[in-house]
Amino acid sequence: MTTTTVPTAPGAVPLIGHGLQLWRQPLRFVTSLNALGPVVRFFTGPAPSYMVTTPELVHRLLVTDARAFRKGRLSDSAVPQVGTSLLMDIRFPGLGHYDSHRRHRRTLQPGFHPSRIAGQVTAVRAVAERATAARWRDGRVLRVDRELLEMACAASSYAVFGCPERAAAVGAGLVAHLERAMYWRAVAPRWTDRVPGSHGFARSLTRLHSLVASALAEDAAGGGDDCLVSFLGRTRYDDTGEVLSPEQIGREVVVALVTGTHAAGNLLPWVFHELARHPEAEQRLHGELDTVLGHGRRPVEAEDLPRLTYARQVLFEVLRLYPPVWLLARRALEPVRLGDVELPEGAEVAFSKYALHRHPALHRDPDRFDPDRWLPERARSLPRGAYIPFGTGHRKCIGDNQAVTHSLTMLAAIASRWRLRSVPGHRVRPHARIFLDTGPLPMRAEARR
Ligand code: HEM
Repeated sequence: MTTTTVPTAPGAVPLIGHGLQLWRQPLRFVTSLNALGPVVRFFTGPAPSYMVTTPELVHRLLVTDARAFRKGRLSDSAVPQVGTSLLMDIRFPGLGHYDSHRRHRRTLQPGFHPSRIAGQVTAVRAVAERATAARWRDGRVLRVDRELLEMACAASSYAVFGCPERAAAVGAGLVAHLERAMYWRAVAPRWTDRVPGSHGFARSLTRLHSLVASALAEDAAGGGDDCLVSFLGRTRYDDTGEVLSPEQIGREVVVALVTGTHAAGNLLPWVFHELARHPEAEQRLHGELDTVLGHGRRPVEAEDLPRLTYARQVLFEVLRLYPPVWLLARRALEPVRLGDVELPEGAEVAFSKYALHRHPALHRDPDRFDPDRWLPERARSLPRGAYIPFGTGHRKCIGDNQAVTHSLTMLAAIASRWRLRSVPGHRVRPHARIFLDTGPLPMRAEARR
C-alpha cells in the first residue's frame, strides 16, 4: 500500500477536514477508524495526518522505529508555554532527538525509583483520610470528580515538594489553570496568543516556579525534605557532571504536577463510577480490603499494596477502558515505512489508546468492564502493544509507578471506609481533551459499616 491508497476517514469538510468530528465526538471518531485499516488518513488542516490502528504498527512507532520519530505537534505547542522538559522534544548540542532524550531521561530516572515512591504511601493515605474526614458525610452527595482531583493534586504535590506546607500551597486550581491553557494552546490556531485561560496560566506558572526556587534555596541551606525537587537539585548529567538549572527543574515540576494531578486524578472517578455499576466487583474489592487490612480496617501501608491484587485488576481495567492519555502523536524525522505505507518526512502520525484498548480484534467484548481480564493467565494472551496506558518504549511514562502506587493507596484508603453510589438520572459523558475525564460526577457517599 502506498500513501495514495491509504483510506481517508469519511466526513472531511473543506479547510478544517475532520477537525469538527475530533472536537465534537473525539472518542467516536478515533474508534470508528479501527474498521478502516491499519493506517488511516485524516485532516485537521490542509496537510494530512495518519492514524495507526493496530498494536503491531504502534509498536513499530514507539519501539522498533522510534529513532525515526520525534514528538511533534503537541510538543511544539506546549514548549513556548511551559518550556522544554522530558515530556517534550529536548535537544542538547551535538546530539540528535533520540540521544538527547536518552541523556535527559537517564538523569531524571532515579527520581522515580520504586523505593522513593513506596516512601510516599503514608502521606498519600493521609491525604485521602484528611479530605474524607473534612467533607465526606454519610448520605452526602459529593462532586467526586473534584474531590479526587484535589486528592491527586495534594498527593503529587507531596511527591514533588515533600514539605506539606509547600505541597498545600500548590492547590488543584493552580494546576487546573496550567492544564486548561495547555489544552487550548494545542488546539487553537497558531496566529493567536489569546487562548482561554492564558491569564491564570501565566500567574500559576510564575507561582509554581517561585515555589520551586524557595524549595531549592531551603535545600541549599540544608533544610529540605527528600522529594522530587530536592532530587532534581542534586542530580547531574553523568557525561559532563552538569546540574539542572532551577528553570529546568521548574519545567519538570510543571509536567509532574499536571500529569500527576490530571492523569492520575481522572482515573479514580472512573473507578468509583464502574464499581457503582458493578456491585459484584465492588463486593470483591471490599472483601479483599477487609482481608488485607482486617475488619478493623487499619490504615493501608506500602507493604499491603502487593496483596491488593483485585484492586490492581480493577485499576488496570479502568486504565484500559478510560486511558487518561487517550491520544498521542509523533512526527517522522525522515521518510519512513509503517507496514505497507510509505510516509514522507514530517508526516504526523497519531494513535489512540482509547481506540486500541477497545479494538474488538484485541479484546473480547471490549466495552465490558471485566477486571478478570487481568488475571495473569488471561493477560498473558494479549498481543504486544494492545494495552499501553503508560505508553511503551524509550518514552514510556516515567511516573507509571507513582501513578499506580498513589491510585491504589487512595482507592484502598477510601473504599475500605466508603462506598459511592450513582445519582439517579445523572449521565456520565466522557470529556476527552488532553486527558480523558468523567466530567462532573456527583455521587452519594455511604459510610461502610
Ligand atoms: C494514570 C496516570 C498517568 C498516565 C496514564 C500517564 C501516561 C503517560 C503516557 C502514555 C506517556 C507516554 C507519552 C508518549 O509516548 O508520547 C507518559 C509520559 C510521561 N509521563 Fe506519564 N502518565 C501518568 C502519570 C504520570 C505521573 C504521575 C508523572 C510524573 C510524576 C508522569 C510523568 C510523565 C513524563 C515526564 C513523561 C515523559 C517520559 C519520556 O518521554 O521519557 N506521568 N505518561
